[in-house]
Amino acid sequence: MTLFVNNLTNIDASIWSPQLGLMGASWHVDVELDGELGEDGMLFDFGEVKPWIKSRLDAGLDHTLLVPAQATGVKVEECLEGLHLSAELPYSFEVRAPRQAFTILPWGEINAERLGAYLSQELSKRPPPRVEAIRVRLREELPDGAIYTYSHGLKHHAGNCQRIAHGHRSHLRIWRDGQRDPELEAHWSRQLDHSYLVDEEDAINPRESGPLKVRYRSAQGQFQLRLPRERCHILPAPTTVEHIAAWLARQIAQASGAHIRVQAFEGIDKGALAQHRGEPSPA
Ligand SMILES: Nc1nc2c(c(=O)[nH]1)N=C([C@H](O)[C@H](O)COP(=O)(O)OP(=O)(O)OP(=O)(O)O)CN2
Repeated sequence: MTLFVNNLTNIDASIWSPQLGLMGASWHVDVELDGELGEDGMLFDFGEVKPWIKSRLDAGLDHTLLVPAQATGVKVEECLEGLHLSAELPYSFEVRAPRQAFTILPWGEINAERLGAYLSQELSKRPPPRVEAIRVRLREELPDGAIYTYSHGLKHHAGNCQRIAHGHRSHLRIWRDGQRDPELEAHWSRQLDHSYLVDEEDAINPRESGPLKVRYRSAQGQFQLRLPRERCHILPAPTTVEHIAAWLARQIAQASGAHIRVQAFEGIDKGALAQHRGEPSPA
């Protein structure tokens, strides 16, 4: 018998891509379980499947930086903080962070299909009673307008969002003077795509030229990251989705002189709304 649960949970992570650099990612998680029915007529109670799978994903690759250890130019070493990742292609990049902030994979590149197979194998190693095999599929949310990916870390977050390079794939909706504006959405999604968002308080050298260095200490340990400045947007506050929405609404309103409302998503199906009224340009 096979049991399925679609959209069981979501995974949010960042990927190091030898082609595109640091990318945020969000996936729906669908699962199938094979096995024998028990006396209760069930393979595995739906009420138990969800927490069983979710707790393992949360303790695994969710909110980590996924690293293809066999990609050209990628080096992973132990360091005082935990692990030191450095990469040279497509740009020079470095992260030092506690080991739990990374998922190191013995591959040349990472994609959703491979990750699904990897998770299926990991979860099937110690399955619950009567379950013989578990299959996991990671699925991107279908686009409904403009989408961008970003990475960040929230040092004040009590959970895994404190990790310096986890990310999201998110919709962005913008209203200009009460009307949806797909051109503004496309423009700002392009500006933000594959970016790193940083709280200016965590940037070591915000006003210098050259790569941006970011450092903070949080409950899980010491985090440090370096990447090209042109890949970064520096916000005057922690990069929560509330602050991202407010920062975007203010910038777009100031540039356009219009009343701007922004709906910023953090991954799938959740986010924040903010609005700002721009000053009309003098006649
Ligand atoms: N009000 C806010 N809460 C949280 C924010 C935020 O910006 N505003 N941000 C985060 C983290 O960045 C995190 O990446 C969000 O992850 P999420 O998948 O929501 O994690 P959860 O454990 O909360 O949810 P799941 O049920 O595991 O999907 C956290 N909170």
